[in-house]
Amino acid sequence: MGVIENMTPFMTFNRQEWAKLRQSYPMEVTPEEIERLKGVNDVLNIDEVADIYLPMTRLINLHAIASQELYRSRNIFLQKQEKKVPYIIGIAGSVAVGKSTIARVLQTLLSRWDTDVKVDLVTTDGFLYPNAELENRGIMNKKGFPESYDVHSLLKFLEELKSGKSHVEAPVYSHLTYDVIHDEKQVVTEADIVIIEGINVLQPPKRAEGEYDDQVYVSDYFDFSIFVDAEEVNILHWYVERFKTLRETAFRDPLSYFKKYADLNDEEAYHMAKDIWERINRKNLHENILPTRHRADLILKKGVHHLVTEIKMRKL
Ligand SMILES: Nc1ncnc2c1ncn2[C@@H]1O[C@H](COP(=O)(O)OP(=O)(O)O)[C@@H](O)[C@H]1O
Ligand SMILES: CC(C)(COP(=O)(O)O)[C@@H](O)C(=O)NCCC(=O)O
Repeated sequence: MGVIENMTPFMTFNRQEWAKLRQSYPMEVTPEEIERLKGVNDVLNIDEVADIYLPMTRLINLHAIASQELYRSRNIFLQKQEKKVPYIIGIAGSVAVGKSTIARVLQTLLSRWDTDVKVDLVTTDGFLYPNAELENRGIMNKKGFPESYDVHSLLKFLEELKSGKSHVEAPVYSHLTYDVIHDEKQVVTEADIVIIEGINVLQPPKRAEGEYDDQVYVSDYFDFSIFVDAEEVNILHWYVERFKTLRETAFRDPLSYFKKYADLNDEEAYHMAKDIWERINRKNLHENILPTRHRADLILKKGVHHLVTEIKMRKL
């Protein structure tokens, strides 16, 4: 292989190499953290949290400290008054790859490195167009595709956060009603860290053919970004399993958009989930999500049982 073929902006760690980094700092998961993490996902493997996610949050914490220092020095140089501006972490990856679980684990663990750290979590689902608008545009079967998001509002939200505005509002999505909740907002105030989780967070802006790319990317506002990666066969399995669990829980709610699926048997549920996966989420994964993987600062690859098999980290 020639020099160019060998070039990569990433360092690669297998899980053993990564877990060893835990020895650099005394890192144990406390019983209180285990309790809080059980609230995130009661099947989470606590050894996995200790081996993989603790070192990862320490690394992000070091990065955040350095970036605050840089922010301070830059403000002194520019003779600007310092404002409280959050450190922003983006988490991307396929539908059902485990983004929201990882986001909530990071939210819990990032608070441990300093006292009084406020970590807020915002998902980009809230920035989807409401179903009525998707219907209007004829793209109800494209939910999650780039054109289904109000990217302008998402960029405005990030701009407000990074400008140090003390009260910033994000729209909220309900997985129960499968729609944006029109009269509910999530307020982000005085956060030290904001995690932005969603399939679209590393995507480039839409542009007309031949147009020069001088637009703002969502990721321009990120201080650190993570792509959660896995083989499609595993993601499909997790998607189907989540669908089956929801059939026994959320789909039974009369408000559920999917209540018609509550009485499907296992086989019918499998075929229904697989059909939605293939028509919508699989297509989106290949066309719009996987191509953004190499824009991340860190690529976390998971294998069976959600265990991390490899971590790629951008060389500085
Ligand atoms: N680390 C993990 N351990 C066990 N189960 C997990 C883990 N991460 C995700 N899951 C399960 O996989 C499914 C998809 O995860 P979720 O976080 O909802 O994905 P996403 O936010 O990417 O759509 C859910 O059923 C979730 O409970
Ligand atoms: C709203 C979503 C695009 C968001 O995905 P997430 O960020 O939760 O992984 C997705 O859950 C979705 O609804 N996809 C459309 C097809 C489906 O119902 O799975």
